[in-house]
Amino acid sequence: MMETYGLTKHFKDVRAVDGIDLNVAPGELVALLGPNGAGKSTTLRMLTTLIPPTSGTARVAGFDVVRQQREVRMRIGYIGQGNGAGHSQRGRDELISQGRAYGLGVRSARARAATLIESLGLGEVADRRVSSLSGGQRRRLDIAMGLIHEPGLLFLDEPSTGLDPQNRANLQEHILDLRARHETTIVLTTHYLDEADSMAERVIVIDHGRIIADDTPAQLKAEHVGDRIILGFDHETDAASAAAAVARFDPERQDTRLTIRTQGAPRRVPEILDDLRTLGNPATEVEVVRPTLDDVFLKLTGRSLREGGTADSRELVEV
Ligand SMILES: Nc1ncnc2c1ncn2[C@@H]1O[C@H](COP(=O)(O)OP(=O)(O)OP(=O)(O)O)[C@@H](O)[C@H]1O
Repeated sequence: MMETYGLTKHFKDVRAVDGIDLNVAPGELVALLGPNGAGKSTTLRMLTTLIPPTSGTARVAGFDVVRQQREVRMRIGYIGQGNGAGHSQRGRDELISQGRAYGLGVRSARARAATLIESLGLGEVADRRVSSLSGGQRRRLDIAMGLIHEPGLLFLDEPSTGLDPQNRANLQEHILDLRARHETTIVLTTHYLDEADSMAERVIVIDHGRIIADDTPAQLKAEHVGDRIILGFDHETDAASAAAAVARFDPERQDTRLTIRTQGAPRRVPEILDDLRTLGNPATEVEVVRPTLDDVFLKLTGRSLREGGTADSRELVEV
């Protein structure tokens, strides 16, 4: 569906995108995840023919983004960071005009608009002026605009930035639903870790214009970080003898706590607790800490991607 070789964009002395090799197969939902200024939008803008690369090549939907811009544009949808839809028009009319601009006849533009209004849950607001829509509704209208010509490939630049959590969840649901119904290939950028984690089966982590990781969220977490089991004891001496009992897991001890790094922690916990009980050193607390994509980013770059909020998904169990 799309391949790039050494895709690069320099703005004077800024290397915004620095040699990206990327291959996206039909039907994939790929999230480009990275901090502000990582080069995500610039990558998307090159792939959608809005700006030319400084060097390297990209073929999108089978066409070259520099030499065959028109062919690329007819086959993709692009929803940038700003709101594309005008304000004084009604949503439905905006959609129909957009369809006409892509060469659809009046009847097919109307029919296509009606289908998208339904699939994006815009039925109740489509005949209102765009200026009266909420942020989430407007964003969904933007997505409908990007899909009016039935592109096989949709690029979404930070689709949910600026939305409240409820609207964000709602938009994510609509995107997943569209994809399930139309098998659209989707490439989106985000700096929300949870969004990349829950929506995409493939996450590409970008930093300083380069790809630093590319895999499923689960594989990225397992490969780069792994789980931790934290065991709590009443006394330091208990923790010390427990450390000897579970030495095969190579635990780290800090005061009354032991930390075991392992894969598949929830499956290991019963065995470890049994061992400790049998040896007369039962733990009084156990915590399983599963990694997040932020932990992956931190491990790979030494910096955090997080913008407040908790990163760990923890399960605390009294035993
Ligand atoms: N038109 C431009 N002129 C000069 N520098 C630019 C231009 N566009 C982007 N940059 C720079 O290129 C780098 C990458 O920017 P880009 O917008 O691609 O990052 P991003 O990952 O999309 O960030 P964000 O999450 O904030 O949207 C940044 O340092 C940015 O300041």
